[in-house]
Amino acid sequence: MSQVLLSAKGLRLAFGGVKAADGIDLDVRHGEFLAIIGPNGAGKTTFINMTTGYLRPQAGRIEFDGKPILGLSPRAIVRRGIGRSFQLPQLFSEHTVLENAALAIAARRGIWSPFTPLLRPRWRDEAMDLLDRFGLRAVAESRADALNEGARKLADIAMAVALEPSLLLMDEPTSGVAAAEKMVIVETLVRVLRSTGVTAVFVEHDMDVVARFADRVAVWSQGRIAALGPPGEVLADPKVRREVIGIAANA
Ligand SMILES: Nc1ncnc2c1ncn2[C@@H]1O[C@H](COP(=O)(O)OP(=O)(O)OP(=O)(O)O)[C@@H](O)[C@H]1O
Repeated sequence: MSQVLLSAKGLRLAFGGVKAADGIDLDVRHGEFLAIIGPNGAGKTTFINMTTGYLRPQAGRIEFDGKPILGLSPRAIVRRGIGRSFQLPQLFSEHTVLENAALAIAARRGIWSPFTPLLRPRWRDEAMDLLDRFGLRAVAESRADALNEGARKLADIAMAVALEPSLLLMDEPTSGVAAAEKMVIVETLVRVLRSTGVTAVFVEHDMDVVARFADRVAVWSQGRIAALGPPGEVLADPKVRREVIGIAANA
């Protein structure tokens, strides 16, 4: 549990005068669920973008499973075992959820081409099994663009899980999801990820979700980590409550 899976040291990245990363040091431990909180513009997504190869820091290093990953393409990083879901789900909207899942499974094996039928029986079974784990069987035949926001978020994360990552980075998995639906979505998500032993880092603005599901919380502020620790401690810190939770609650 305490072994380090992802290690970021001294990450720096400025966009003009804006320091989106101003010396980020963070170790993510095997098997943990680490929440990232912080006000808008604090650099949370920038951290995810640097870790997944979408942005290159101007200084620092990132090691995954003991090996450097900076400079690798997003694709190569996925192959190393780091998955990602985005603030806006990246499903193929005109395809069914089942087809999306089959495509993700085929992509993992590197055997898909535009001429391959998407729903070979074996992929179909595997895709259905994946959707089942996420409670999405009932919407398997629905077009991705017909899903409600909660199901769309879950389906998007299911596609990332199809690639069998050992670390999954999720940017606001509950944003846009109706409050009543939120806990059910996160419970499902956490159950699937825990059962497969996936380590998770997720950006979250809902402090109830953070308090209930995170093992540790990292507080981002102006490109730095202002606090890091168990949710009970971090969320009770008066400075965090005033400067982060107050702002995040209104965001
Ligand atoms: N590609 C980019 N080009 C220019 N500026 C950028 C770029 N990406 C991020 N920024 C700036 O860097 C800062 C950090 O942005 P980032 O998206 O990482 O913040 P965040 O904490 O994820 O915010 P939010 O909660 O709103 O998603 C912001 O001021 C943002 O405008």
